[in-house]
Amino acid sequence: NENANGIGAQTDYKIIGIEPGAGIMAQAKNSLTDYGLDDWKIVEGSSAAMVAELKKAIDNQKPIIVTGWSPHWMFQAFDLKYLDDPNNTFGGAEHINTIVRKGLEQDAPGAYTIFDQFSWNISDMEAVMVEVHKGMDPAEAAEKWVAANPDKVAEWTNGAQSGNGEPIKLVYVAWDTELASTNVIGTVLRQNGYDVTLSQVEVGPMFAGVANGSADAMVAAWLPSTHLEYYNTYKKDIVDLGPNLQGTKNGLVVPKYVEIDSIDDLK
Ligand SMILES: C[SH](C)CC(=O)O
Repeated sequence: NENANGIGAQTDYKIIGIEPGAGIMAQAKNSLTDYGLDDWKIVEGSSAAMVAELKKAIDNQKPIIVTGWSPHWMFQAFDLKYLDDPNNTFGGAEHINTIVRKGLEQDAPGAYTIFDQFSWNISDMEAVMVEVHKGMDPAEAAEKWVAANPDKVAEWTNGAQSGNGEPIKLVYVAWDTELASTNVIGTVLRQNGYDVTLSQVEVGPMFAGVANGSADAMVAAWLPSTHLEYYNTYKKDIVDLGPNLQGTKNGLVVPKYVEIDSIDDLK
């Protein structure tokens, strides 16, 4: 069944996704069912591969549909739009929560306080993401942001006793958003006397690691819908410190030159 603008034939009925375990991939698969897109499929890959394909399509002004989320530097690098989601398959505005292991408050009270007070906004995160996109090492981009935002960092460290070299293991998934947030909070903890290591994992192991105590914390729980399944699986074994960022968004994203405006138009 040809759709209104031939977008199916032009994209070989493919939506370019990211890692299979990502919540946005489950949402994208649900959208095929919710909108009756029987001919379409979600291509699994990685965040980096998705963005590389997006850039290649845009360089050649070709149609492409990707799984996208905000904040993301790609909205500043390319002229993109979200497809309307009238069935609300991708949920509304979300938040990203900080999750720490049980026992951290006793073992590293200063670190616990900093995690609990960690909170920043979309423009803060985008500032770090854009530097990383332009080629700066994520740790360096984080140090630059921390140095440029002493007042905000002081809110996070307010009342936190300094560490004495206690190890803090942070886990994260290689999404551009979490590369920024994990390096920033890691820098602040390091500057406050903790021996911080960052470990890149997939989504499941990220939640599992904090739940079984092999990791101390992560700042990457997309809620209330994107990571709901993981959250429900592990919630009795983790400590949820609430949002560190508000107002994220997930959806299907196309370059503005693609003449469709809604997921409905893919039928
Ligand atoms: C890539 S972010 C929207 C988080 C996720 O989809 O799991």
